[in-house]
Amino acid sequence: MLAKPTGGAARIIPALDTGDLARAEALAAALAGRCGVLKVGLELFCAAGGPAVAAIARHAPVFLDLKLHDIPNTVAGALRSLLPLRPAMVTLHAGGGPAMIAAARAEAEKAGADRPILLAVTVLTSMDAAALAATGVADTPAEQVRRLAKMAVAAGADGLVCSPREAALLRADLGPGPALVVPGVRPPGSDAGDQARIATPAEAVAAGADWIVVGRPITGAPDPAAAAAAIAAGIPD
Ligand SMILES: O=C(O)c1cc(=O)[nH]c(=O)n1[C@@H]1O[C@H](COP(=O)(O)O)[C@@H](O)[C@H]1O
Repeated sequence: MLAKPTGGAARIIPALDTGDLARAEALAAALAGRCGVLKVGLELFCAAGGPAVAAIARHAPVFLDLKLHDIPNTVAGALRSLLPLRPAMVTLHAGGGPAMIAAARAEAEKAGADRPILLAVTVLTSMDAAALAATGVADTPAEQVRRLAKMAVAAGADGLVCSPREAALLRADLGPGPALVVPGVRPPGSDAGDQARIATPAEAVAAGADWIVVGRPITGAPDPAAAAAAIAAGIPD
C-alpha cells in the first residue's frame, strides 16, 4: 500500500476532472513532481476507462475515485475488475454499509501487499446540513461523518474521505492510523463552486488531512503547475 506522505507537494492530489484524455495526460505531465498522487474520477473514467488509468499512472500513483456503492457481491466484482489497473487508492461510499465494505476489503486483499488503499466516502463535501436533511438524515454533517467513519473503519476501510471541517474530529475519534483524504479544499480567495464544507489547504492539513484533493483551483488555473506549487508552499509539514 502507498505510504502516507510526510509533507509539502506529496500531500496534493490534483483531480483530473475532464473527459478529454489528452488534456488529462497533459495536466498529469505538468503536475508530476508537484503532487503525490493524481486522481482519475468519474468524468475521465467514464470517457476513457482503464486506458486512462494506465496513461495517468505513468506520471504518478493513481487515486481511482469511482465511489463504488452497490450490493457486496457487485462491489467485490468491481474491485476484481479494477485491481489489474493497480490503482493506489480506490473509493467506495460508506453508505453502502459494513457488508459491502468488508467484501471490498476481502477482494482487495487478493492483490497482496501492493493492494490499493480502500477509502470510504462519508458525506459528500458538496452537502450542507439542509442537503443532508433532504436525504432523511437529521444529524449535522459532522455527526453523520463520524458515524459513517467509525462504521467504515470497523468494517475494513483503510481510510476515509471527509471534508476539512471533520478531519480533526475523525483524528480524535480514530487516531493517527486511518488515511484521511480531504477534498473541499480551496486556496484563500478561490471560488467554492459547488463545494459546501470547505477550508484552505493549510487548515485541512493542520486538521489532520494526510492528502488534500484539489481540482478546479489547479486545473482551471492559467498555469496548473504554478498553482500546485503555490499550494504546496502554503502547507505545513
Ligand atoms: O471522493 C472524492 O474525491 C470527493 C468526495 C467528496 O466528498 N467531495 C469531492 O469533491 N470529491 C472529489 O474531489 C474533487 C474536488 O474537485 P474541486 O471541487 O474541483 O476541487 C472532485 O473530483 C470530486 O469528485
